[in-house]
Amino acid sequence: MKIGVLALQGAVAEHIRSVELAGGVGVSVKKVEQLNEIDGLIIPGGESTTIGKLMRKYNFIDAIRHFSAAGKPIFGTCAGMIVLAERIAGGEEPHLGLMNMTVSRNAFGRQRESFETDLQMVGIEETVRAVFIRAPLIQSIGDEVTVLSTYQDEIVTARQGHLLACSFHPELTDDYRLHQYFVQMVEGSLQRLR
Ligand SMILES: NC(=O)CC[C@H](N)C(=O)O
Repeated sequence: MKIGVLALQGAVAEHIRSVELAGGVGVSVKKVEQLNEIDGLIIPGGESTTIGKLMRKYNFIDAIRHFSAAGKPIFGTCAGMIVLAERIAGGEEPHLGLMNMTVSRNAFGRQRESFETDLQMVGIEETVRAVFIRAPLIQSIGDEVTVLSTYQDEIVTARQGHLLACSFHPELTDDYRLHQYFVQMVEGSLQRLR
């Protein structure tokens, strides 16, 4: 099973490493044609405005929407979560607009630019180590979205069918269980699509 990591900006190598620890094969995706060769896609953290611009420039917007419409799983982390959202607080133009949620950028305050914590996660037995860096949060969700974890009552991980999003950087620790969760989503989708 091949999982692509969108390699326009952000921590690509770290995501590939986590995918491989979780039992998948990780590939760096730089061209839209590569979407045909992968079973799931990770959109990494970085800066969502920049990632959005590069996605437009290299024709990834429609290509990833098609990928999603085919039922193939997508995992957006941090800026990648913002890119997945249907709505961005403050009225900024959405990018992929695939997940029924409103996200708020840089939502944890300046004095807490980055921090680490342990999160309880639905579907994962023990707490998951999470690194937050200028992280967004999920302000509101539609009925089809399930909350998987919260931090101080704010939603920081959610799932909508084949779409997964988290506010933090799961690729920056040795804890690869959220990647494992995604690998299982991809396995499930392969069984359905077979
Ligand atoms: N670590 C990150 O991905 C930060 C996201 C960034 N603050 C944004 O708004 O796009």
